[in-house]
Amino acid sequence: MAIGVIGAGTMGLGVAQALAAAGHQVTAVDPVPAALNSAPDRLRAGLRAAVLLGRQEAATTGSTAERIRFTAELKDLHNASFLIECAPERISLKQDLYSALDTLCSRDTVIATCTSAIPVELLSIRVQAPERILGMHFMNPAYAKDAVEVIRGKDTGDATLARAHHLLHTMGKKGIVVHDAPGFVSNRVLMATVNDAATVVQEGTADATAVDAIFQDCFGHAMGPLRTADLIGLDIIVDTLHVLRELTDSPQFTPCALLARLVAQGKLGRKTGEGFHRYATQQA
Ligand SMILES: NC(=O)c1ccc[n+]([C@@H]2O[C@H](COP(=O)([O-])OP(=O)(O)OC[C@H]3O[C@@H](n4cnc5c(N)ncnc54)[C@H](O)[C@@H]3O)[C@@H](O)[C@H]2O)c1
Repeated sequence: MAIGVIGAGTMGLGVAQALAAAGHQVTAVDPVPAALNSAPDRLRAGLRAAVLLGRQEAATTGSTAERIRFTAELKDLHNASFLIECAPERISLKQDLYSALDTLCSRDTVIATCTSAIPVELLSIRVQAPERILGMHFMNPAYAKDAVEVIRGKDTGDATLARAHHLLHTMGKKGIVVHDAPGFVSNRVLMATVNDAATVVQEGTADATAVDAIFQDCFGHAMGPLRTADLIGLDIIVDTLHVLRELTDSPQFTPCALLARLVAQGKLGRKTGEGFHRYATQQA
């Protein structure tokens, strides 16, 4: 199957890697030169991580990398049968992209958005055949997660949903289907928690280490909310909170001052080596 991935950042690259590891040929598009130029190095780091995590045999990483072609040109996706969109979390940017894809691709092409919080319907209104649009909310790192939140928009067709499930099956992943809403299930709940956890640190009730320890050691979660936020990227957290604030009008989604300050200081989490916590090396 010819698969296109749009945006070769944290998510796009992880999704491309997971697809290629499953044997698919992938064309990954990124119009930003710095992102495009760094993509092969970041892919190699992701493949090393997949081997370390026991998700892939070292001997297969070369052939996985060879299945991914990087390009700056959206038009190179014209004959893809399935697209996974991992562009920045900005409503207007994604809507413009869907208008362009509608002109470029055939009406049979399934387009899945990896958005964190934007309802599928806000994107599918930009295309002529909205039954082929759905959400496939992979989590980071995409190659290491067993399940994907699948969002069925009000116009998403049964055939589209079946094609998405089939693709996930080829990748060894399970789809969990939910209905369309701002933030769906995952980020409606997680973003409010992260914002509250950051507010607790801001107010001096506990530091980030103690907050995460409460969730890990008392509740038994695999990772606390602030370490999770560092893994997602604090810039992505703030973008997602803005989307949720705009679409729900709920003040609980107004990013707290500490989150905004860390982003302004370039402390974006693991990808920059520091966020709520410090990391020994920058991780892909
Ligand atoms: N980071 C996470 O943990 C996570 C998890 C699930 C979903 N998401 C969602 O996935 C999407 C991508 O997030 P990310 O973390 O990979 O962000 P990112 O900033 O790492 O990557 C976005 C990429 O899109 C590229 N880009 C910029 N303008 C573009 C355009 N017009 N068309 C195509 N690409 C463009 C950028 O150069 C960048 O490489 C967002 O919608 C985000 O909310 C993120």
